[in-house]
This record gives sequence, C-alpha cells and structure tokens, in this order.
Amino acid sequence: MSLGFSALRIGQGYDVHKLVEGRKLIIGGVDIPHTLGLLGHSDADVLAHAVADALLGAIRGGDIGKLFPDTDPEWEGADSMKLLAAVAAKVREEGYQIIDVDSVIAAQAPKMAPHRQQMRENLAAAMGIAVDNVGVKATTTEHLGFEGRQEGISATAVALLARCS
Ligand SMILES: Nc1ccn([C@@H]2O[C@H](COP(=O)(O)O)[C@@H](O)[C@H]2O)c(=O)n1
Ligand SMILES: C[C@@]1(CO)OP(=O)(O)OP(=O)(O)OC[C@H]1O
Repeated sequence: MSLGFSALRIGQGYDVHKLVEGRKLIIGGVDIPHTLGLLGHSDADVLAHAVADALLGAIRGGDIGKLFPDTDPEWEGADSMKLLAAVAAKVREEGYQIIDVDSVIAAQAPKMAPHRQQMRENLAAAMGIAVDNVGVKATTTEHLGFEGRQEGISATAVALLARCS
C-alpha cells in the first residue's frame, strides 16, 4: 500500500524578542494594541520566526538568520509574513509538502486568545496551507522568567513535512 509520500520530516523552531517602548507588537502577522512592542531588525514577529525555523529545520535548511541576515539592510523592518512565505516556497522547491504546524507563544501580557484565529489565518496564508493545519496557543509563564517579567516574548513551533513521492 502506498502512503503517498516517501519521507516524513519534523522541524522545531524557537525565537525570542525583547519588549521595548516605541515598537509595534506584531505576532502572527497581527498588530496587537499594547504599551510595548518587540525589538528586532525585521518587524520582530516572534511567532512567524519560530514557524519559519521549524520549516527550515525540517528541510535541514539552516535558520532564518542564515537566509535573511540581520546585518542586511534589505530585511530591515521586513514583514515577517513575507519571510515565512519565502521559506515555505523554499520548502516546496526542495520537494516537500507542509502537512501540519503547531506553536506556542509565551507572553505574560497581553492576551493572545482574541487574536489566535487571525494569527492562524495569516500563518496559513503565508505557508499556502489550510487554517486547520496551523495551531497557535498561548501561555503566561506565571510571572516567572523573562516572559513573566514582560522583558520579552518567546515562541516555539513544530512542523511536519512530507516528501511527495
Ligand atoms: N499571553 C497570553 C497568555 C495566556 N493566554 C490564554 O490564557 C490561558 C491561561 O494561561 P496560563 O498561562 O495561566 O495557563 C491560556 O491557555 C491561553 O488561552 C492568552 O490568551 N494570552
Ligand atoms: C528576521 C531577521 C532579519 O531581519 O531579523 P530579526 O527581526 O532581528 O529576527 P531574529 O529572529 O533575531 O533573526 C532573524 C533575522 O535575521
């Protein structure tokens, strides 16, 4: 019996950005109203970066810092959804299909739940997959660690890819 694929791959991504005044808080492509925003060379979309790294991990393609160096002015202020779309295109060029992606945002504040569906839709559109195949969850860290002190926000993601046979 053919399973329709010749290989399965998994990838894991993790990213952290610092919370500062005077920056937008963009997570999963959603501009979230908040007193603090994330600092970065790009728009600092910590969730998009974690998802992109999960995809790159699965194809053993390095990481987003390798593809889009933070020393390159081309990526200054970049829309991370466009970076994620470029990574998804690279995945397909390598002969892989994105099967499923799941993720967690660790943030003490603000609440991510009201934005979860829009984040899923944005990530799915950037990757060219169904919304049903993108999970976004959020947790506080119960005031522990850098996320709990609201010094930064982290995100982790996993991706399952299949090589089409
Ligand atoms: N920034 C966040 C953090 C959490 N949530 C939602 O609240 C639930 C409870 O969080 P705990 O850390 O106390 O487990 C969590 O399951 C999320 O649904 C959120 O929306 N935004
Ligand atoms: C996205 C890139 C490129 O603009 O910059 P940042 O927004 O600083 O993000 P980071 O997750 O530190 O690393 C990847 C970068 O090279």
